[in-house]
Amino acid sequence: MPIFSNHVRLSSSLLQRLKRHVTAGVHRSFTTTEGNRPTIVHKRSLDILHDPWFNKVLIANIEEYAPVVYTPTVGLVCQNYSGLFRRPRGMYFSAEDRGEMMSMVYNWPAEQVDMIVVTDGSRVLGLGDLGVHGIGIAIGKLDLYVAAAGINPQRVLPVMIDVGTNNGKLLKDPLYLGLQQHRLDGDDYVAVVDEFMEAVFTRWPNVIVQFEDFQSKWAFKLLQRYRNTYRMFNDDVQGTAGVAIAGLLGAVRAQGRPMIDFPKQKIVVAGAGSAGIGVLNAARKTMARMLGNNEIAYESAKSQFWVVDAKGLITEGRENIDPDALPFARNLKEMDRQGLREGASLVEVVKQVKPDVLLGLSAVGGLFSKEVLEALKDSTSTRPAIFAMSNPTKNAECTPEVAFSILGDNIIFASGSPFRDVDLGNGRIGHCNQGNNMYLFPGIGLGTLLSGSRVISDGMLQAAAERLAAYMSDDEVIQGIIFPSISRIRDITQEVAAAVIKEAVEEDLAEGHNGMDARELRKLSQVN
Ligand SMILES: NC(=O)C1=CN([C@@H]2O[C@H](COP(=O)(O)OP(=O)(O)OC[C@H]3O[C@@H](n4cnc5c(N)ncnc54)[C@H](O)[C@@H]3O)[C@@H](O)[C@H]2O)C=CC1
Ligand SMILES: CC(=O)C(=O)O
Ligand SMILES: [Mg+2]
Repeated sequence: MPIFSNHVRLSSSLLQRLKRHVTAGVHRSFTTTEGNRPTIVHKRSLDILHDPWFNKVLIANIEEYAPVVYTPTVGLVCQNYSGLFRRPRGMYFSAEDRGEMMSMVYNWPAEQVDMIVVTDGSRVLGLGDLGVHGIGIAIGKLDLYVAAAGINPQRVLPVMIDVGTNNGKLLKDPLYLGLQQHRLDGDDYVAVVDEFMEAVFTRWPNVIVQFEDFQSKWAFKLLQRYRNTYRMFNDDVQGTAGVAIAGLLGAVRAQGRPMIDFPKQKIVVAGAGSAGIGVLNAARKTMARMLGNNEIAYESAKSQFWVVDAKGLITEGRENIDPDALPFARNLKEMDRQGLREGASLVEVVKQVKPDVLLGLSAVGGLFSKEVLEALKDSTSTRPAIFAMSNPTKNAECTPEVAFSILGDNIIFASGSPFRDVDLGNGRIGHCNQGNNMYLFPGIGLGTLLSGSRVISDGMLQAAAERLAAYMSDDEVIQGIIFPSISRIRDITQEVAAAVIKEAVEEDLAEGHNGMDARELRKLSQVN
């Protein structure tokens, strides 16, 4: 497991190798070419994923088109998918396909698949249960795998697991494409996902499966169920956590303090779902490591977090508390001393805690209201940070305009979906960073693929987050730029992938890939 430092040393030969891979990936977008003329593969379901012009345009204009293939536009597409549907893209495994998935998986026309992004559509961005319409998010994420990580577009597979929907509107919609029944739950649900996992790993033993936009209830359970057996990760839980850690460390540096001061930050988190809890767990572990990496450090790190969900501040007095949130429930007596109580509102919490960071993963647009931001003026930080991370745009907890107008220019601002920087007058700019898991998942996938690691360990995820955190220069961070521009996503992805490979090698997990065995990988990751 890496120990946090400002500069993670990566072998330059490993980076060179990755650069070649990422560029080769782009060329592979053109492997269906005859001479210089691209031809389209004649398998309808692969058409768009293969379309060489599509990928070339996306790569060359990533800043312009990422907001189209990804958040926010992908959200709008998913909301209207039945009306926009032209042809299937990806595979649909439904609850009615039980017993058939092993043979179905052989229907996919590509011989090899490297990356699968799978969703059950139960929580698409902050838009709730969109049933099979959620396939759009899997397609969008894989577009980014091709554009950012150079994954061969013929080797990606978007998947929808259709177990029904609890969205009342879709249940009545005559145009709805999925199963018009309430979602399966319990063992029946798990049996469907189990069968899918067994099928894809039987046909493609080296595939990596990214779980995306599963409701919290299942996100954690499925992650625990599969992560030690299969090459998989949950992007909302683990990718988001890494990006948030990088941002939180950037916010510490932006105060002119060393990252090692992170454990002193007071952090209020609004939202205790898959993303919020993922971030809390990772932030607590990061603090604990900085404080000595022992039980006492882990226990004491807990006191830096106040978690507010739909019912207000989470304390040990909460009835039927969600077990995933329990480790962050505040002690009632302690809260009483702070002037807080079970269920206290976000504004009350911000007033009493005076946090350094206010982080939103609530899916509630405008949650950081004028009143909440006014309360943040009393923050004890020299430069408070606001992370309005919910997607898509309309779900952002606040806009940068509102944040800068209320709190002035001495803040750090990041949002999940892209916003423009804010002109603060007199040549001053309020930087709006995009804090989105897109800065990590392509590198996690690429690093795992090339290392040949059989699982994706905590150490590999931590290495990815640390690399992203160290990516920004001191100058940039002091200006309030804590995440890179999306135009640098290919470079970041290479660096993140290199860090993931190095960690996999160090943990003895790397088994090599495509003719490069573990010994050669080890040599490559050590040579400078
Ligand atoms: N920027 C990024 O990279 C990422 C952003 N997200 C975004 O995070 C949001 C949440 O995702 P999940 O955790 O999976 O959803 P979720 O539905 O599992 O959790 C939402 C949480 O927000 C809480 N909440 C609802 N109303 C609230 C209120 N008024 N005040 C405080 N908390 C409230 C709920 O109680 C719940 O704990 C979504 O909008 C999603 O798009 C998720 C992953 C990555
Ligand atoms: C970015 C992302 O994964 C989400 O909003 O769910
Ligand atoms: Mg997601």
